[in-house]
Amino acid sequence: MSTMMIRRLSRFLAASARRNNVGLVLGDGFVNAGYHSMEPSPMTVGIIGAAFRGGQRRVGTDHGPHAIRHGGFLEAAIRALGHEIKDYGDLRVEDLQNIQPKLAKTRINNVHIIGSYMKEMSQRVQQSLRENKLTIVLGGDHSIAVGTVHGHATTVVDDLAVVYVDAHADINTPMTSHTGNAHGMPVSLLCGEFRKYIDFQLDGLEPLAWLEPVISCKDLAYIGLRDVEPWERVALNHLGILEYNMQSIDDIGVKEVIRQALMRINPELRSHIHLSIDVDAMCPEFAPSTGLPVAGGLTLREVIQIAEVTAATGRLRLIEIVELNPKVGSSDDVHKTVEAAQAIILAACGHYRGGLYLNSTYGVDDYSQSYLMPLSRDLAPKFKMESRKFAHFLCILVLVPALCFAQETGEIYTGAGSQTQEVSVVPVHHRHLPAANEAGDALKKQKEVSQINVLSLESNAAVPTEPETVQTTPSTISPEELLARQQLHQQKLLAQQAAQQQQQQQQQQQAQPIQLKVNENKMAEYQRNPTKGASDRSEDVITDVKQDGAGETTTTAGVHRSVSSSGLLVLVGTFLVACFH
Ligand SMILES: NC(=[NH2+])NCCC[C@H](N)C(=O)O
Repeated sequence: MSTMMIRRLSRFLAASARRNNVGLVLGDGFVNAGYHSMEPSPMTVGIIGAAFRGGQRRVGTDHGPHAIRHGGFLEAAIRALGHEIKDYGDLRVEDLQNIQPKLAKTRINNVHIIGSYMKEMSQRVQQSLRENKLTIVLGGDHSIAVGTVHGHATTVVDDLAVVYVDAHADINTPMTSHTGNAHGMPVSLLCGEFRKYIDFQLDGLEPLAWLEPVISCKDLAYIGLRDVEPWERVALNHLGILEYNMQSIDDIGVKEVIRQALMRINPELRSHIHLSIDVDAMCPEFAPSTGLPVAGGLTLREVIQIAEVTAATGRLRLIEIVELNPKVGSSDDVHKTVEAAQAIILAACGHYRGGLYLNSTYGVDDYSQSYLMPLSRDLAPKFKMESRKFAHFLCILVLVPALCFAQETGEIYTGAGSQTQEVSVVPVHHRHLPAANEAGDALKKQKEVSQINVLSLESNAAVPTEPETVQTTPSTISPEELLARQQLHQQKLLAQQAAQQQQQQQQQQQAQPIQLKVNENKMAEYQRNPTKGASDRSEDVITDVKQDGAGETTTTAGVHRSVSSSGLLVLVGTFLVACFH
């Protein structure tokens, strides 16, 4: 096939995959291209929990379904792919109607339970397969395959193609198994070729007498084998069962493996596919929480690829994930294994590995909203929302304390000090009286000021008046009287300023006691506009101290806790921009 043709076919397949979920052409040439699609065709998905551990001895695989379902992530992610879910709940041993009494001697441990459980499981699988396009079975140990494959094979007319992804061959017969564990036997129990080796009427196997051989060894392909017992090896070779062990996977690569496997067991894609995935097929690094981990297995990505390619055939009807044991390993191990199981299941549901990480921080809801069109405009507002929320938070963080400080806006003005270190402290607002008192005290202490006058003021449009000889408590003079004093003081002040300058020049040479430095600029500014908040913030009681000439002196004392009006404007503006961005 020419490159041109392959390209065309690839484009056609990518398009058809989007419409029909079928993008893999088998048969002559067996081209696989465009098998991934960003938007899988919506379908109904049935979920069955196989809460079962009777196929082996360890406690825990019966908690597998709960662990995989936990938190509702899997369900939400499947819905996000556009599928509908029908959950058939978990099948537990306790739910079974008539468990037969335990057999004293049998070649399969717990066979009395396994017989009833697998029969019921087969029924549930049949129901789900009838009602849904895809069935997901959450194991459970691998013995549940007896029930699931039986149920699946019963519903199809053609042969069923079984892809068995496992480190183990699970092909022991009740006679050859050393453990007697059914999870090491499902293949022999299901395949017709083994019937001459297994008599279900003998050896305490009666509870499984209902089990028909539903598949043939030629319908089966193994992927991932690396822990095969000697007798199992003989059986595999003797029956010519298709197997891709770890060595062949390393030789030809997993994509080629799944391509070849499907081509061999389902060449025309007529058969339904049953994908049975034991988590121990993966390296323990990816799936540590399992009963019989074996080193050197598949990577999670390889198993995902197996699920993707199989799903892309459009023939995958059932995927089961087995042997996940949440009681094995640390909570990190369990988390890792569960995540791996979920990722494989989602791949089987048509999830496209196009860059969005499934366990994203957007949460399940946002994820389900944004998943389907990851590159569309739909996603953009999501990110905008996030940044807007952040901006709101920032604005509140800055504005609230800023406004608190702004409430304190005002000045304490000390004026009319003199050579005798007598100072008046005039608060511009009655709220600042306590601070004014404080300021006065500080002046007294630090600068050896003998007399502090603190005036009260109702209006803050004030310039200090003639000092009143009240020590630390505010006077109760009326506002009119205060205003008159202020005016008087203002006139006096201007005259004094001129005189002061002269005096200072004259007395520059003489050593003088400590004086308070006049903050001329501030004073002038204050006189011009006494209500104006200052843009700086200062809690100094006095601006400076200087050995200076004698004479009356005036100083400003700041208890400025203000944000400048322009600063406020910037903050409010930022806030509004963030809100309406
Ligand atoms: N699916 C499995 N984990 N199987 C383990 C089988 C182990 C062993 N071969 C047995 O027959 O007991």
